[in-house]
Amino acid sequence: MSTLLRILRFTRSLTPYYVGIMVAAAIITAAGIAVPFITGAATDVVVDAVASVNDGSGVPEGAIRTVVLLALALLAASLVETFVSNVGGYWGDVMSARMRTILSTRYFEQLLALPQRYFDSELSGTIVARLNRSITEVTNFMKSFSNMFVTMIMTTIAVLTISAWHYWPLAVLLAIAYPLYLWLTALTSRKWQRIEDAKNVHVDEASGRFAEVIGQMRVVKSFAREESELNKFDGHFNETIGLTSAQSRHWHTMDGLRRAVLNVIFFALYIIIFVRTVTGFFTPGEMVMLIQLMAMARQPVQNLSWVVDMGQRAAAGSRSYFEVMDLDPATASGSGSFPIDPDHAPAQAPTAGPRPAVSFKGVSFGYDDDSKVLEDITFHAHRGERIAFVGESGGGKSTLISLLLGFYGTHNGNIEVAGAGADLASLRRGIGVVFQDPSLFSGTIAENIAYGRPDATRAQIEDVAGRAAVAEFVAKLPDGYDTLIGERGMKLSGGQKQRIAVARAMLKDAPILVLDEATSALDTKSERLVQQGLDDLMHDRTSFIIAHRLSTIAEVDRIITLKGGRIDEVGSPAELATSGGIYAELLSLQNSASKADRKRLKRFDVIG
Ligand SMILES: Nc1ncnc2c1ncn2[C@@H]1O[C@H](COP(=O)(O)OP(=O)(O)OP(=O)(O)O)[C@@H](O)[C@H]1O
Repeated sequence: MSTLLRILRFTRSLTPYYVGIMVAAAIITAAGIAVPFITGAATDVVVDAVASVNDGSGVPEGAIRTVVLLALALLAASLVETFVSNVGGYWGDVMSARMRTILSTRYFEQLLALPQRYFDSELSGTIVARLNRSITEVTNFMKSFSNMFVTMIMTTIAVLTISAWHYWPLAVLLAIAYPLYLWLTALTSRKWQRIEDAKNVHVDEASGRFAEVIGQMRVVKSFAREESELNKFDGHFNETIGLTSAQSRHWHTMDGLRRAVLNVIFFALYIIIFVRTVTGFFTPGEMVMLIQLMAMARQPVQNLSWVVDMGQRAAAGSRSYFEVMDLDPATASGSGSFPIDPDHAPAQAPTAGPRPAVSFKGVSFGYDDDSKVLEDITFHAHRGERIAFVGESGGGKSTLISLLLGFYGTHNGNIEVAGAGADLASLRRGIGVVFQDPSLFSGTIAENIAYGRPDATRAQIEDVAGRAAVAEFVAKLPDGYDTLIGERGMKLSGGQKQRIAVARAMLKDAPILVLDEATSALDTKSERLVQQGLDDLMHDRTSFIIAHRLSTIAEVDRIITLKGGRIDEVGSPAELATSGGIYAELLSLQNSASKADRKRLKRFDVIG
């Protein structure tokens, strides 16, 4: 319940809608309560008239006029109910659409603020499924709740007051029925909720896997894993059948019990009304009115279980919603420090000579607390310098780049990036990256190239496309730069995607450039073309390069080799070529035809 109240606080801007819907519900209740009074009054007039006609005195004067007026009153009550319930329904629809917008947007905003570490351990499909489920259940509940709740409360109060006025034992019995029913419903709730949570885990896991499989259909098909993926998916949903059956059995057993109790209470109420009418205490009209009131009293009690059912789902939904919303982006990223701008940092000892563009100072890092991927990394990159990292596959080269981009906090030491600004967003604005995986978006080629600079002109886009050898293949496409490339660029070859990723980094025009296997998917001819563009781009920019081609590495100013998570050597290609270290070894292996040597080269993701 408290999480639902949080939803109300969270969507405070919708208060006019809540109030409007409640006022509408109050009017609908009043119109509903008027009906038993009108029919009760009409019954008395009719009973008197029938008695008068039967004893030969004829139709009493004004009786017909009165019953016609009462019938018109019934019409008026129904028209008011029809009109106001539609207005309320309209407000409810708009309110729930607005609520969905607020909740979804805030959720997305929160996800965008969460650190990489959060996404490392969550399946994207699970995140989407959780968002959909929780928001649908919360909005559905809020819509029905605002419509139902006021009606229920008002009807209950009205029925209690009216029955107490006519005969207090009726009110006492009703006053027992409500809390008893609520208590029995609450008894059901805890177990129901536990099972619902367990079901959601299965649905979320199945949806997570589902999204992954759809996104990587080629892999699934090529490994002929359709059946096992289907079985896994089916397995999760089958689990929910068993859980639903237990949940539903529990719910319906308890519901049967609740209703049986309610039936006994209403039996007592009807007995009282009938006997009191027969003994002349109530007129027939009062009896009709009271029976209708009792029927009206019964509905809120029964609706209570429906409200509780929906409320439980919504409570579960809002809990998983707030589980994500309550994550503090700063603490969710784990302990550790992120790159800082020395100009924004607290006073430091002056450095001799020009300030480096990027400094790693004693940096250690591991993805979890007990294993280190990088240890005591210290180096300084000067403005305009090209630095290549060389090391075994899995040796931590990409991790180093992730630390530079502030995706993870370092465990020890710190990273300084001159001109990085005061926050991570401005740090990242200053770094152009081409990742190992080009990671494009659905949309057009032009939109993808301009992803980092949406205001770029077509001429600017075409300029970088020319330099990154994108123009070459775009010329052959009927829609040119407006060609839609499918989800994650599915309709393009690996090399074409990579060239677009290079163009995207070029257009960003950032002072620091990171190339993480930027040309690994290109054939030699395309690589040569793109490399020319990259050489231009690296001119005057501090560049970090992870390359698989030794000829590319040979062009850099300095090479840093990594071994066992530590820096092994630092030097120019010429220096390291003769130092006897990793780079020298790779150079000597590149021309070897032996299988063992090729294998060793492969461990470094290097080709000659
Ligand atoms: N998000 C992650 N969560 C946990 N461990 C990770 C994560 N990313 C990488 N690792 C681990 O960290 C280590 C270093 O990986 P990294 O990607 O930095 O290596 P690399 O030198 O770039 O390798 P390659 O040349 O194959 O790309 C590996 O052991 C890898 O399994």
